[in-house]
Amino acid sequence: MPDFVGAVDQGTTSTRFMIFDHGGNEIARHQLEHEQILPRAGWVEHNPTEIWERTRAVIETALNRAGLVAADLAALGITNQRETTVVWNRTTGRPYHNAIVWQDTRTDRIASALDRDGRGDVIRHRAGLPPATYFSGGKIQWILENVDGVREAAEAGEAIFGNTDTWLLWNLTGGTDGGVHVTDPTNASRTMLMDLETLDWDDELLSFFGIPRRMLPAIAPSSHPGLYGTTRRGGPLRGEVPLSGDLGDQQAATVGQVCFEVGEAKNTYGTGNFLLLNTGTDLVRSEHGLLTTVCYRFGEEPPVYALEGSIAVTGSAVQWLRDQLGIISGAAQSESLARQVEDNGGVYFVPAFSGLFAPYWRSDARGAIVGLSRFNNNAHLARATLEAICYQSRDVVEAMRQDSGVTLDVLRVDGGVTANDLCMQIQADLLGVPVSKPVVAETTALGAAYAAGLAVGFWKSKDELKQNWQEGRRWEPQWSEEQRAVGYAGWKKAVERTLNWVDVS
Ligand SMILES: Nc1ncnc2c1ncn2[C@@H]1O[C@H](COP(=O)(O)OP(=O)(O)O)[C@@H](O)[C@H]1O
Ligand SMILES: O=P(O)(O)OC[C@H](O)CO
Repeated sequence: MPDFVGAVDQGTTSTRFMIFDHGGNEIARHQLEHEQILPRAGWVEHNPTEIWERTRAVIETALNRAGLVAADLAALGITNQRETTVVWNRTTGRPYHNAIVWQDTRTDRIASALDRDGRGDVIRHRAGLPPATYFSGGKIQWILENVDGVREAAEAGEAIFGNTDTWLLWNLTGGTDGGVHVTDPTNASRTMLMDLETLDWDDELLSFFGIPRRMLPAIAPSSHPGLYGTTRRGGPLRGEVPLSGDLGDQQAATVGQVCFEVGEAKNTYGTGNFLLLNTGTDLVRSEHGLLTTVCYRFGEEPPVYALEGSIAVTGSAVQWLRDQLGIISGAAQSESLARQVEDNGGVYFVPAFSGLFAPYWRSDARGAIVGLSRFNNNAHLARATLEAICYQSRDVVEAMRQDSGVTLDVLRVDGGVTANDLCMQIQADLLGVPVSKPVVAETTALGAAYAAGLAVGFWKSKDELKQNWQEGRRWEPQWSEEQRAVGYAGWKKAVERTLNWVDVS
């Protein structure tokens, strides 16, 4: 058995390739950003061809850096930004349109129409999702309706859909020369098209969006030795490696954080935030604005489900301070600027740039900075931005407690924003529970590697994976109950001010 496992993490802002050893330690990595294409207000696109080229490049560079070749890898896992929608031609390999990214709100009318005639409730029940611009179904419908020739090609089985996992798997396994068209249930559970109980595409849900079934990939278990094919000799690995794991990135992080027991949860702080609570083989339907989603399905074992609180804008609010306002020159500076003040000075920032996701699901919301007085400055805004990341997470934790009865005794965290020490301290303060970060904080790639490695026997069991998890850092709450209550009441008031801002009817 080779000594290493590789994982591609195709994220919203970048694509990385990482190589891990048996202890889950990082051996090598390379990462490249891709262009964020913003053609109009609310639209966010990526170029799928650029993403495939970046994927090739990061694999080649990381292998070269480590002095490794395909034969050194026991397996390869894929993990990806979820929901982001690619439609391409299976004969030419060319995309019909740029990928429509999960944050894109162009489908707001498609989404709001679903709730006017009862279809929304069917989607809620069967797919576990509230109708929203976030998910793939409406994005596929938009491409079918707005790009010439796609509908006919889709009906003829020529135009095919995938999230970026499927797009990369197809390319890695040969593309137009026999590429496999496949996804896993974690990704499929983000489309509004899959029945959570059967783990199959659902004809009634497909009819809501006018999507031909022939467009859709096969759904294989997230960890499986054979169903995802093998990399091609002519590809970036220059050899054959079993592709044996596929997980949406937030589910991969849950696996990387070894949240295998019911009631275990992790919160990932990246472009957005995604808190997932393992609910086991039980399907828990949320009554408080969370999603029900597939957490993972390993081999022929029954699927494990999760409740998820998805927040659209967290780390990207820090990017906004840098790129749009220019008040910081790098993300890390948000911390030193925020440290210049003791507190938020009365300022709350609700970054509802894509409407509000969990637990509100309000596409009519837009961002607001409230509570300003002449006393306030850039440092208060930086502090309010970090607090917004943490208050949004608190909203989700509250909803999770109401839905599941689970009260967290610790919150496991990962993702780019967790480099911000102040932000993590604020999170512990606002929640009143300790926040804990593992030594290997690249949990997304690690989770995909775990899924791939388990499938081929590189790791023998989930218990073996649990041995690899070690705490690297912990933040203890320091605020009093009263400070917490007053601060949170202010946040709730600020959220109210963002609602009913744009007309989506
Ligand atoms: N020190 C920091 N403080 C605050 N935010 C940070 C810091 N470092 C990175 N970020 C934010 O983290 C995000 C990137 O995290 P990452 O986990 O790589 O995201 P993704 O997987 O969504 O691409 C960016 O939005 C960036 O603004
Ligand atoms: O690529 P990330 O880390 O921003 O994650 C994006 C999520 O999968 C969107 O649902």
